[in-house]
Amino acid sequence: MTTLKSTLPTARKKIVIKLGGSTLEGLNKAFFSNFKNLQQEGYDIIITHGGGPAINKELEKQNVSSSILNGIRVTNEEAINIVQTTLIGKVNTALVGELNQAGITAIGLNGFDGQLLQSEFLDKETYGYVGKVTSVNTQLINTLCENQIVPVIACVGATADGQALNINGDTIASEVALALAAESLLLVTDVSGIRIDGEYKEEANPNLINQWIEHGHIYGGMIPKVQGAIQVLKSGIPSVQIVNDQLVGTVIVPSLDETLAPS
Ligand SMILES: Nc1ncnc2c1ncn2[C@@H]1O[C@H](COP(=O)(O)OP(=O)(O)O)[C@@H](O)[C@H]1O
Ligand SMILES: CC(=O)N[C@@H](CCC(=O)OP(=O)(O)O)C(=O)O
Repeated sequence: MTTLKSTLPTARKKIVIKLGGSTLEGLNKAFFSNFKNLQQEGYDIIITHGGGPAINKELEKQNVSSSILNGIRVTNEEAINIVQTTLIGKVNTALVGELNQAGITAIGLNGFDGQLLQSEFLDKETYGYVGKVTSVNTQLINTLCENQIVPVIACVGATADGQALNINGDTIASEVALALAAESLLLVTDVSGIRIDGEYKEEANPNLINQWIEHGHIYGGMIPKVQGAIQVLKSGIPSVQIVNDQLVGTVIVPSLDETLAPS
């Protein structure tokens, strides 16, 4: 007998996977087969990516200077044009091409497409053309996922009047995971998680992470990763990990006092 419950569509669980620019050149079919396995296990996959090294190369080629502050690139008017064309025109298309070749139906997107990542300036005086996400078009992502198409999202936001803004890839990944209420966020990078005093940590929590940032043990590009991870974890997304391309790394878990805190 068919019950009402069994005829209702059940939303598939979603995993947001961020591929750091530092990893992109080394990824291969064996790595992408992880995605196929997850899909076969019933998960929807949403990919977001960075492209820091490719941006650096292009800025250098064109003699445009930029600096990094708290892991965020201070982006002037010349730099935002280079960021936009590099991430969307080069990095995103190359990644989508590789995924399609690996047998994963993927489509490239950025903040402009279907108003996917509506954004505002983060702090124009300090960071220039850097954005913060104000809304994510989850309907667009869900529609693609329902049709077994993997969205591959470049970290470029768009303001209401059509200005492109540079947004750190880790921040975009966290915002997308939050908006979708994803099951899991995986930040894939070039190190096996958080390393403190020469030792990779299998587990970390927000209290420890804040101390490590304060003491300078976590710096640069690791800062937006852990900050995004903490935000995602606090909103109740059960699994957040910072891993290498073998998917080995650090699991971020709630701090003890948060686990004990009355809800
Ligand atoms: N405590 C830490 N543990 C591991 N890596 C760290 C730490 N603090 C800073 N990092 C740096 O963060 C880098 C990863 O960030 P980033 O270069 O932005 O990578 P991605 O391109 O994957 O986002 C590492 O290669 C390392 O140099
Ligand atoms: C604002 C900001 O910092 N934007 C980043 C976007 C690319 C990125 O995040 O690349 P990774 O994932 O390789 O670090 C940048 O300009 O480098």
